[in-house]
Amino acid sequence: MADNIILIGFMGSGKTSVGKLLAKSLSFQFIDTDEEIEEKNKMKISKIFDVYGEEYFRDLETNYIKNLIHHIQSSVISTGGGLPVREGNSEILRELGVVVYLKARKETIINRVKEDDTRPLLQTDDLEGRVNSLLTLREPSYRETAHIEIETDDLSISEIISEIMGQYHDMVKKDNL
Ligand SMILES: Nc1ncnc2c1ncn2[C@@H]1O[C@H](COP(=O)(O)OP(=O)(O)OP(=O)(O)O)[C@@H](O)[C@H]1O
Ligand SMILES: O=C(O)C1=C[C@@H](O)[C@@H](O)[C@H](O)C1
Ligand SMILES: [Mg+2]
Repeated sequence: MADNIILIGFMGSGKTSVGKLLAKSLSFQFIDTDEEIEEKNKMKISKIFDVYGEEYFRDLETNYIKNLIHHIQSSVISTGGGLPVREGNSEILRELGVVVYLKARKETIINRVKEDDTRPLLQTDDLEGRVNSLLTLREPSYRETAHIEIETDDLSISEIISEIMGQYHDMVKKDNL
């Protein structure tokens, strides 16, 4: 297994915020799949969904992570919230490195995303219902994909980083990464 750390979890679970600082703490490269896809396609994600639809975006995500295999090391990769759900992506993510699931309760997620209009799947009058149904649908994929799970609701970003680093170093020692 490569020494990369891959952060997965629902929208608003903190993958981007935690990932940026975690990479800095470890002196690793930082990659955010959403930011890379926007950059490569010169289009915001909400626009990609509008113009080409969700399936097209999912193809972009899968192709992007496939191309990382054997090409990156010592990197923190923050993923889009739906990435582990598509069939086959779980295996790709686990091949890329140690996968960490940032878990958050429905209430925590709603608080963090309610003011933000950049997530196309959350543009609805029934935010609670949408988060509830998507979370229930996705939870099994997150759990199957992850090597490590962190309950983030009551932790600050720096506490989450310490927790990840502790568990990551234990795995590295055990597996000789
Ligand atoms: N542990 C935390 N404590 C307090 N605020 C947090 C925490 N984690 C994330 N946040 C805040 O929640 C918001 C969403 O976080 P972030 O964008 O990192 O989520 P994400 O998992 O990358 O979401 P997406 O899947 O949509 O990309 C941000 O405003 C961030 O500052
Ligand atoms: O959970 C999701 O399906 C998404 C999460 C975001 O990170 C983006 O990848 C996009 O808005 C879709
Ligand atoms: Mg993000």
